[in-house]
Amino acid sequence: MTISVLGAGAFGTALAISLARAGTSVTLWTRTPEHAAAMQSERRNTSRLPGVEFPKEISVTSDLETALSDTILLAIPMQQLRKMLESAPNLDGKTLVACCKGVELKTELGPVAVISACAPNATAAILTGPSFATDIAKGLPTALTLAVQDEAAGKRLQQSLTTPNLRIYRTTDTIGAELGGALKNVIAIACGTAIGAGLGESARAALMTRGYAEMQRMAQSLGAQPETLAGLAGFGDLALTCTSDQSRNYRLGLSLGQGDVFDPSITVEGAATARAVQKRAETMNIEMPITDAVVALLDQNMKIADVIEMLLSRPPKEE
Ligand SMILES: NC(=O)C1=CN([C@@H]2O[C@H](COP(=O)(O)OP(=O)(O)OC[C@H]3O[C@@H](n4cnc5c(N)ncnc54)[C@H](OP(=O)(O)O)[C@@H]3O)[C@@H](O)[C@H]2O)C=CC1
Ligand SMILES: O=C(CO)COP(=O)(O)O
Repeated sequence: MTISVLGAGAFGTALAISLARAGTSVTLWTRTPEHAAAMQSERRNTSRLPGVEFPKEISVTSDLETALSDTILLAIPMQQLRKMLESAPNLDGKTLVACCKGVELKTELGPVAVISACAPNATAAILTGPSFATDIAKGLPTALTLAVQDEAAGKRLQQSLTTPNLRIYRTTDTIGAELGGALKNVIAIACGTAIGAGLGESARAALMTRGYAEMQRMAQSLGAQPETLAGLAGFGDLALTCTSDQSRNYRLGLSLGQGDVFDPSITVEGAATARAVQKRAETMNIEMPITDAVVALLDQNMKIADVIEMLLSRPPKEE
């Protein structure tokens, strides 16, 4: 069996390496011929995931048509997903697995919904949960959630994607899985900001907990199962991303808290997602004060002191 990975960023490359080490033949697609040629000759991805050698089972290409097998992992940033799918040849009958985390700014849709809109005759899935690309590439133990509405398709895919180091749990709740991964990034920006601004570990714990309440509120209003949010896709990834400076979302928050400039070329899914989620929450009349605070800080509409005041002076309520 061959699996295609579209997007040779850190995550796509790490997944390709993990699958290839387990003996699966993998075609790794990148958009530029120069990058494909460099990876093919160096047998590593020096620009995005340096230091890890490709197993022989990986072949690299920049030709999208020849890159497509029946099972395709989409490992490109959320805001680029639609453009990528629209540029792809016929995707009918393929299984398309979103490996990105976010909500599309212009439509307020998650990755599974975007895949279904762009490729209605494909099977749409999402692979998400707590996992740093470098950990997967090193072969460290990792557990992820795979969500596919069709249970039989989910079982087949679970088997194909499981490796000795990558344990995959299955669900049919695609809405919960995609929202867990998207929303935790917003809370990670808030937690990074708190730590960067010197507000302390207690403030971070409060933001994680109340952030989780926000995640549950939005996800359940959109039809997600609370258990999915309590699993790897939600709580698990929240715990990882809000506590590790390996996370780019958390590091953006640290910069905001310290008043530093953050490199805009770094992929930080939570920034656009915070704005999309805020719009969605307003339409649905859902309270998301931490998300509002993150957007206000990103847009430089509020200072940190004002954000703290805004969060602490909300009317007292039951937990
Ligand atoms: N890194 C991690 O630890 C993890 C990442 N993820 C998720 O994976 C997704 C990708 O992140 P990650 O791999 O880290 O990002 P990177 O910044 O490492 O790489 C992004 C990749 O996307 C490609 N890309 C960007 N725009 C397009 C486009 N329009 N068409 C085709 N390819 C495009 C880039 O190509 P080019 O090099 O040519 O610019 C690059 O290969 C994100 O949603 C992230 O949340 C999930 C779990 C862990
Ligand atoms: O999603 C991730 C870990 O599960 C990666 O986090 P960042 O995108 O913040 O680096």
